[in-house]
Amino acid sequence: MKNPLIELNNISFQYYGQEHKALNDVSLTINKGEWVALIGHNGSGKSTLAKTINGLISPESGEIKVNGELLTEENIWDIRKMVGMVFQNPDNQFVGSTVEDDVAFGLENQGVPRDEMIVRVNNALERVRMSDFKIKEPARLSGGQKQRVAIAGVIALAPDVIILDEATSMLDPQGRQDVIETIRALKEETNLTVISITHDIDEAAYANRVLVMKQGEIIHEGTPEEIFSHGEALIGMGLDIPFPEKLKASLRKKGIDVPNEYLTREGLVEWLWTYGLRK
Ligand SMILES: Nc1ncnc2c1ncn2[C@@H]1O[C@H](COP(=O)(O)OP(=O)(O)OP(=O)(O)O)[C@@H](O)[C@H]1O
Repeated sequence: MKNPLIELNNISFQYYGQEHKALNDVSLTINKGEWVALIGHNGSGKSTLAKTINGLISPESGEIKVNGELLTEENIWDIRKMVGMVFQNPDNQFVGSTVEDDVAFGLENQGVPRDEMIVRVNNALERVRMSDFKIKEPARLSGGQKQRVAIAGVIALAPDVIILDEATSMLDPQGRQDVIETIRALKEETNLTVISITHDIDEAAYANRVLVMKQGEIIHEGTPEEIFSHGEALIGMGLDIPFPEKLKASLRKKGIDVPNEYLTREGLVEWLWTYGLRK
């Protein structure tokens, strides 16, 4: 059943001194528990869209509702509590001298009592599998570990939605995989709503729905399979071509009759396994 968590109605926004609108009449509904990937070239408006959702940017026209509440100047701080954001550079997100201090920071700001704070910090660190690093200095962690701590800091505040703004783009493949896996597990356990802004096809593949932005507008929308089946056109959408699609193109060139629909890595392996049997 549909249960809207975020509703954007006809949002437009133009940065001061810019020729074009960063957002041009964007309307969008995201349901509770949904994972939405936002893709598109640099400058297409993805970050601006994310910033309107948590009130960092106030649109010139249109309305934003989070959990049924219209975002206004009066309730902006309450809305911000519902929307957690994790940014690209893990090094710019640390304020505490130890991992646990860092995760506690937002809770301290909200005046959460000490006993409850300890429980919430411990739970959050456990969820991202960083409990063993509680008293470590954040600077000594790997990029992926740092982002998992940043995620712990966000989920300790119990938001309804987490926005990952290219949160895996500076990480090595293992770090990326760890962060994505952490989010996937969190979503399964807590029915978190996830918005991930990404150029990474593997990250986008986890989404229930992929939105493609171009020049401040949402120009395509579909399941990952539907969007990824665009093949070469994906590059124009700001994504790399997925490995299975590249392999399919090479097989096709060799005269092998590969399926047209999008196949995940596992799907393609399965298809290749059984190819010989079908011949
Ligand atoms: N602070 C700013 N001041 C002026 N113009 C801005 C500012 N931030 C973004 N823009 C412009 O607004 C448009 C949308 O930018 P936005 O950062 O939302 O895109 P994006 O899709 O998130 O790109 P990226 O992947 O590079 O972050 C671009 O034309 C950009 O140059």
